[in-house]
Amino acid sequence: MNTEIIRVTKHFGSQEVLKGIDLQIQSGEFVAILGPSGCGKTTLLRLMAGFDHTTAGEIRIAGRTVDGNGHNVPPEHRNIGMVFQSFALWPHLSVKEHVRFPLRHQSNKAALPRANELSRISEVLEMVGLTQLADRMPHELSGGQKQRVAFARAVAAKPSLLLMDEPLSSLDAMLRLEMRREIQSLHRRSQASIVYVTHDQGEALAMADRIVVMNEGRIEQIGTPQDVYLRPQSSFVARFVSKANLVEGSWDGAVFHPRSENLAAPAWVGNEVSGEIKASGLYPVRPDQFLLHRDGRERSDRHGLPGQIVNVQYQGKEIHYAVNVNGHTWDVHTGFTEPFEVGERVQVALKQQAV
Ligand SMILES: Nc1ncnc2c1ncn2[C@@H]1O[C@H](COP(=O)(O)OP(=O)(O)OP(=O)(O)O)[C@@H](O)[C@H]1O
Repeated sequence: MNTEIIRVTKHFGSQEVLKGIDLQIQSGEFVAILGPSGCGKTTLLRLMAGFDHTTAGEIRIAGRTVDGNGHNVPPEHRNIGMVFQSFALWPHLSVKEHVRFPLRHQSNKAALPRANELSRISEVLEMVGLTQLADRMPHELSGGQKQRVAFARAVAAKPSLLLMDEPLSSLDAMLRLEMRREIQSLHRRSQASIVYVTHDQGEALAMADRIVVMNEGRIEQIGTPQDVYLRPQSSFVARFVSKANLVEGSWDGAVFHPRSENLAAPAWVGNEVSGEIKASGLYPVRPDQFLLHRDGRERSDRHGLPGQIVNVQYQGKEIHYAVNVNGHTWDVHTGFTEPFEVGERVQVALKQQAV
């Protein structure tokens, strides 16, 4: 029961918002679509849902063409569930009635016999922990509870595909973390495939089996969270997902020479840096891959590139520094040691990598 997106493009007037998207989503898979505002994430989701139509290409859900090749299957016939940023609950329906609605109105399925309908409602309310609140109205619920009602409504009719568009963005930070766990658990229990749109790399890394990184209507990289975080294929992915600093310099095979006024600056090894990033003379270094040393007066004390601390943020377990190196500001996260101060001169080195 997989979903296939085949060479899909979408134009709004003269603007090409999706530029040839190819993506396969396996049955039961949790795929996050990650990218900055305006890159086309929501448009892609709306095409999958059937709220809008492709300009070219094809979308297949569970082996059936729903868009393209002359087909145009309306949303209610696609066997999908949807959860949006705004919970969009109906003010006049109770929690229980929200869950019952899709059971009665999914026009691609025969209505359930009454006993089965009641048992499915209790099963779903139990799954999202709302059994006790079944008769409450939306205005009697907290933000997290409303979001659970939206999840319950989306999974009630056992969709083969669940589409979620930034479903946590209107919740506060604590609740967002809690709801991440709930979505993971919902995914395990419902066994639906999930396509989850977000611009928050933390959310995508935490929950998805695979991440699709989009930029300006194209897919930049598809891979497991480890793949895209540890082995970004483009400088865009390195910046957007790994929050990497793009250090300028020159490559000699797997050895990188960072541009520096310090002639004694060590070269770095970069076995996993992609060809595309190397070709632009960059080395992506995540903030946690740097070390800071106090600047030694003696040349022999120098371990890395000279820089100056421009900002310090205490974060509990870590300290986040902004360091000016060669006129660029680099982010460096260190464990909690004796802190450096703003204005202090330091040497910035790469952990365990100097050749
Ligand atoms: N109905 C529409 N008519 C014209 N342009 C549109 C329409 N819908 C979206 N766009 C444009 O398409 C581009 C992609 O929009 P989309 O909403 O898919 O981006 P997004 O990645 O989901 O962004 P965000 O994270 O801000 O929601 C934007 O430039 C947007 O202005």
